[in-house]
Amino acid sequence: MKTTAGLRKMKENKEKITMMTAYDAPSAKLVEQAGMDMILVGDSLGMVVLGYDSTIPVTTEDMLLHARAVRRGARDTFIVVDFPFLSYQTDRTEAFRYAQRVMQETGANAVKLEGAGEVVIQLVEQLTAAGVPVMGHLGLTPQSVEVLGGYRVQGKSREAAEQLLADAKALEAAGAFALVVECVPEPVGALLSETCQVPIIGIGAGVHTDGQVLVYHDVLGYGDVHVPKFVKRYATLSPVIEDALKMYVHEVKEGIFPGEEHRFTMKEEELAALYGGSK
Ligand SMILES: Nc1nc(=O)c2c([nH]1)NC[C@@H]1CN(c3ccc(C(=O)N[C@@H](CCC(=O)O)C(=O)O)cc3)CN21
Ligand SMILES: CC(C)C(=O)C(=O)O
Ligand SMILES: [Mg+2]
Repeated sequence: MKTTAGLRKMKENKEKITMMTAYDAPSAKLVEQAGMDMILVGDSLGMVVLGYDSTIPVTTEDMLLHARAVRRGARDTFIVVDFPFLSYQTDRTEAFRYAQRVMQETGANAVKLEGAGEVVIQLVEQLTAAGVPVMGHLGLTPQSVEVLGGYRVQGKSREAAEQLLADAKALEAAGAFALVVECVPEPVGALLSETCQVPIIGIGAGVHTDGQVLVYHDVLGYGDVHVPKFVKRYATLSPVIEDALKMYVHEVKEGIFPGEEHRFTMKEEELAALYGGSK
């Protein structure tokens, strides 16, 4: 299993870091078997698995339930779990309680939170001091979609890029062991990766970041999700599943399934007795 120090070493050695989301045991197992360096139990869970339009409705209980399943599927992979919407900005005790539950009840290795406001920076410091590895998340922060006015590319102006750089440095100084940088121009992803000591894991941040993260369902073409420009589909599972399910419906309707090989038999004499009614 990777460690935060090991991930830092990978950056120093210019070895790319791979990360992907997973939300349940079988997908986590496949992600682990593929040799992924890290698994993210993302709050994108709400959109790709729970059927919400954004990540905002996702609760701490949702995250914990899925994080436990992911750990059961991937015993040997470094797992990061998102803090859900507004679970860390208002009450430090609540944030600590969630981090405690993630670490103790799910067996995950780290938590991730969005943004770099004063409260977040202070929380990163305090959690890290308490022994909880924290990953930051800058650029497009989906929990702020209502403030940002949509899922837009961030850091496009000099000022916005400088702000991202300042935020990244503040998170690093506060003790974050790595940062996700989402949906920024490639040169901004490159600048952040050059400037920071900690690994920058990009999603829609170009090829020069220290690693990449994508959403499992996007990579596999599974589900009814809008696929952003930065996603590469490595498979198209939805039509495969659709065909299989339609075939099942057809075969049941037509009496083709269950076939001979899927049926159980009983001894002739038992059957005869059953129909004959003799004891
Ligand atoms: N399935 C899925 N994949 C994701 O990557 C993802 C989620 N869900 N949910 C949480 C956030 C939301 N994300 C998103 C969603 C949409 C765009 C998007 O449509 N972006 C436009 C850019 C528009 C512009 O030019 O500013 C795009 O075309 O990529 C980006 C990130 C990333 N995360
Ligand atoms: C898109 C990634 C970085 C994320 O935060 C999530 O999946 O929730
Ligand atoms: Mg997230």
